[in-house]
Amino acid sequence: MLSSSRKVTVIGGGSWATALVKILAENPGTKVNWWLRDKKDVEHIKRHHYNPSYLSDVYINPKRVTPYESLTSALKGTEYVVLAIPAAFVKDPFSGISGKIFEKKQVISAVKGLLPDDHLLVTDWLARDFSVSKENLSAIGGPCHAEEVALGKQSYLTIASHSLESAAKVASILTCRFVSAGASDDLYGVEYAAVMKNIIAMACGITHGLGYGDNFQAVLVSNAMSEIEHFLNAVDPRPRQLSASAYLGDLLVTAYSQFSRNRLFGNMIGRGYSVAAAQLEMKMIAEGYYAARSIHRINLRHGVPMPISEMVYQVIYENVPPATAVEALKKALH
Ligand SMILES: NC(=O)c1ccc[n+]([C@@H]2O[C@H](COP(=O)([O-])OP(=O)(O)OC[C@H]3O[C@@H](n4cnc5c(N)ncnc54)[C@H](O)[C@@H]3O)[C@@H](O)[C@H]2O)c1
Ligand SMILES: O=P(O)(O)OC[C@H](O)CO
Repeated sequence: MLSSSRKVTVIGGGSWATALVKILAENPGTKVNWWLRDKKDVEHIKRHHYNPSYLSDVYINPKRVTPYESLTSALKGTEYVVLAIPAAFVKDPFSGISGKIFEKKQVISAVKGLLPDDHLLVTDWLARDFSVSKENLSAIGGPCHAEEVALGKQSYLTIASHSLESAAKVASILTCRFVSAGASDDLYGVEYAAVMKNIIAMACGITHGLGYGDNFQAVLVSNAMSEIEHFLNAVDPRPRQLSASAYLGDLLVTAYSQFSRNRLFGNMIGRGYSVAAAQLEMKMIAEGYYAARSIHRINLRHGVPMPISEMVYQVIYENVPPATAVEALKKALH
């Protein structure tokens, strides 16, 4: 935990943004500027100290957290900026805003998705469109559901950056009495693994919804780990220990947790919902929906055999009935 003071801006009004605000505000030396898209939410938090839309039991300490509806005001004078908006919408708050907005700031992506139009990692987009330097870029990984943060349950995060020093600095602001944050220099590996585990969790949901049991899911998840390994080796080859919690741990929590949006989304598809009906039913965003298409596109360049991710792609984007797609997948598992 840090003792000196610092200012952090959190951008996003969903469950993960709310959980990150709670974590950051645990440290007495941290002042949080919190930007939310919805003006009504900003007003409600100012008046009642709770986010009415997500994790509405989490107390927002007004001595440490100031909600904003103006993005430029929220960014004024801060050293750290955390982006916690689903990848499909992460560009929206910045349209028409100067490319210098992040100058001299550490920019941290809490997003576990790819920009769906560009098939880009969020940190690559920040480098491309805002010229954020490698040392000022990092991403938050690790198995961590916002709902458990809300309950103050012990959790572990991994902060990844091309610069281990920057990762360690960011990890220190995200460490608190119930969160332990470590540092990694495998930025791409941690980001891509976080994107892929969402697709795999959808596969777990689909098969569970179809009536497959724990025996099948264990095989699915084991095979998924090899799929992730082969994909990472193709897009960013380097030594990495995939049993670390930022890779295997995040896959496991998303594949098995009652809180997983991606698993729930897949489960509805497996039970016979159409994609549109499942989206309507969910109040939250399942990143795997967009990621399945982006990973499919990226893999057209690499040709890595990825039968599980491909099964999800076929079901979501090619209208293949889930039972047919899983029947075909069974032959590829071992
Ligand atoms: N929730 C978690 O436990 C968790 C944990 C780790 C990482 N993440 C990642 O954090 C990111 C944010 O996810 P979340 O869980 O906070 O999302 P959420 O589903 O809880 O909230 C949705 C957010 O998207 C915004 N939104 C919805 N539709 C929009 C639109 N049309 N335009 C602009 N914004 C829109 C909402 O305002 C809200 O801020 C995702 O990449 C997710 O994978 C989430
Ligand atoms: O609820 P999910 O499926 O979006 O997963 C949330 C987190 O990424 C788990 O670490």
